[in-house]
Amino acid sequence: MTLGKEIDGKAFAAKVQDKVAEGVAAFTASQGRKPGLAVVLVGEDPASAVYVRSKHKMTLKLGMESFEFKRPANISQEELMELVEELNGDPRVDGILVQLPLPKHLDEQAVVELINPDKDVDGLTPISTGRLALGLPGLVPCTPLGSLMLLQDELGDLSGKNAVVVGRSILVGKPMAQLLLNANCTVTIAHSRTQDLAGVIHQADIVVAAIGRPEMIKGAWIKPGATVIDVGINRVPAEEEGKTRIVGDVDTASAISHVAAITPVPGGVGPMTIAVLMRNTLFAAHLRAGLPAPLGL
Ligand SMILES: Nc1nc(=O)c2c([nH]1)NC[C@@H]1CN(c3ccc(C(=O)N[C@@H](CCC(=O)O)C(=O)O)cc3)C=[N+]21
Ligand SMILES: [Mg+2]
Repeated sequence: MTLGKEIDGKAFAAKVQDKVAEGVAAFTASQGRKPGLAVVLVGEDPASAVYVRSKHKMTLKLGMESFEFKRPANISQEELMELVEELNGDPRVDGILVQLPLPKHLDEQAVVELINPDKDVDGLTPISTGRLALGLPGLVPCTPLGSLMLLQDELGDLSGKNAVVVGRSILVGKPMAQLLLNANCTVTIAHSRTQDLAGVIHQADIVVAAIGRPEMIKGAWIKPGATVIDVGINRVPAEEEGKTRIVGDVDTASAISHVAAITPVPGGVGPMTIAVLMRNTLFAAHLRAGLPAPLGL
């Protein structure tokens, strides 16, 4: 029995970060100001607070400005919309990220649609999703773009490969499918209503798992030699009483002997998400300054 390799997302993310830091230094030297990222966090979800903290630290580490806006869970729609409009007009802010999900009483779509598309580092506005669907350049959601970068690093040209994306969320599944299609894959989007999910997955040279169900995809479903990107971040109880650990959407223990390569959780796609957010902020800064996109990113 041969074992597939684990893709080191942390190491690849570190390379991306180094290139972003170089680009940030060049931008700052030529423009006399640093690129800036604004992150809006509504409510007290501890996992969200951890992600926002690591984004903040990475932004500063790469030489950019970080602006954090923490607001109570009971903020009104009007107050949140006012904050986004303020950030749209703030010349120090190149990128705006509103951490999702928002509390239930808020209209997420209305907030996202208000973000200036030139500052849309999450790639979620209708302009960004439209550009992606048209195959035009633009800001692309961080997790799918990071996943694509890992796949291209691992496999080179993706042309003609069968790719199955499991999950159809706005943040991951749909944009991931668009990116793979733009890279000339034959793309299937599977989801909770898909019949014979195991059979569909078994056709795939590339599997992207983004369903949010702990260890649901089993090794026997995977075509031998496939490359698997596990986007899942699921918190489950750990052996030790009262502690939790995170697992992906793929049952790695059974998958590892079927795959050519697979991203681990943690240490796979997660670090790439943050690295691409940094990249997107640098891109947005160039866009707003009327500069061409930085090379090599
Ligand atoms: N508007 C918006 N954009 C997002 O991109 C967004 C969001 N909302 N809401 C929440 C999800 C989740 N997300 C992660 C980012 C980094 C890690 C990450 O760094 N994970 C590490 C550590 C995980 C851990 O130990 O908890 C890893 O996988 O190795 C995970 C998840 C961004 N999201
Ligand atoms: Mg789904």
